[in-house]
Amino acid sequence: MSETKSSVLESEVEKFTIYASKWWESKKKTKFLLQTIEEVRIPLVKSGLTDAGLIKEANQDKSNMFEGIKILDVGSGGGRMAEPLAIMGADVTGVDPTKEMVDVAKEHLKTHENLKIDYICDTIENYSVNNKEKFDAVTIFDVTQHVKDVHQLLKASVDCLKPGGRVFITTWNKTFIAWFFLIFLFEWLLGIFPRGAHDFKYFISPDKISGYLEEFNCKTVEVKGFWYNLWNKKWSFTWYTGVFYTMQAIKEA
Ligand SMILES: C[S@@+](CC[C@H](N)C(=O)[O-])C[C@H]1O[C@@H](n2cnc3c(N)ncnc32)[C@H](O)[C@@H]1O
Repeated sequence: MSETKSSVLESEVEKFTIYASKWWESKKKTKFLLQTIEEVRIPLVKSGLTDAGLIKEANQDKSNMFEGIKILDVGSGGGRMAEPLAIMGADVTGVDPTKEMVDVAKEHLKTHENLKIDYICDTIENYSVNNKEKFDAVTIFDVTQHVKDVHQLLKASVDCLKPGGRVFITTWNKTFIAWFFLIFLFEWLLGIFPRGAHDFKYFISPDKISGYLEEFNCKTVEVKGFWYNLWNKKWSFTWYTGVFYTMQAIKEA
């Protein structure tokens, strides 16, 4: 197996090693952030896979509608996203270089029966070189703000995608308002994240990601913001992409 230059920031792996054991803890303070899985990420993937014609017609209203779809979850962490995707029927491969995170994900998987998830402890750059398997979709959820080279991470991720396949991304924009909410408010004032968990230097705009994806033959088809409504306590999509955003792109043939 060859070792490839990677986008991994050792300092981030050290942080995730410390956070790993608490990954599945449902704290009151962070519960609203976990709601993004149900209220933002799953609807995003569902709409993209439906547009791509990958969800079989007979399965459209079924709880296992992702059956037969192969998804690569890049930076799968403790499996918080890989599991719901697999519960919906997908055949998931999760790749993450933080060993403690992968151990937590594997342990948590034991709480389910028959979910099709394969967790691999590696960087996406190594994985893309050493594995020839191609996927229908690649999910990169809250990973780009934790790597030193998004260009490299995206290249490796897209290399694992079939032509016509979809890339789904969620991350945070590089704006003053994103810094204000995510670092000043969430880390320093409210303690929602541990202090120092994020570095503004690695935040990135949707235009930059879109430009990189274009280099790798992927056309961005959607960029949407999402926001938490304090009245109904739910996340919803919005036109405003200045803080949290999702992206969807198609790999052209
Ligand atoms: C904030 S966590 C996100 C975990 C998961 N996607 C979620 O949303 O729950 C970021 C993860 O990206 C992983 N990561 C960092 N660099 C990576 C790389 N080059 N390839 C794959 N994963 C990487 C880290 O180890 C960490 O577990």
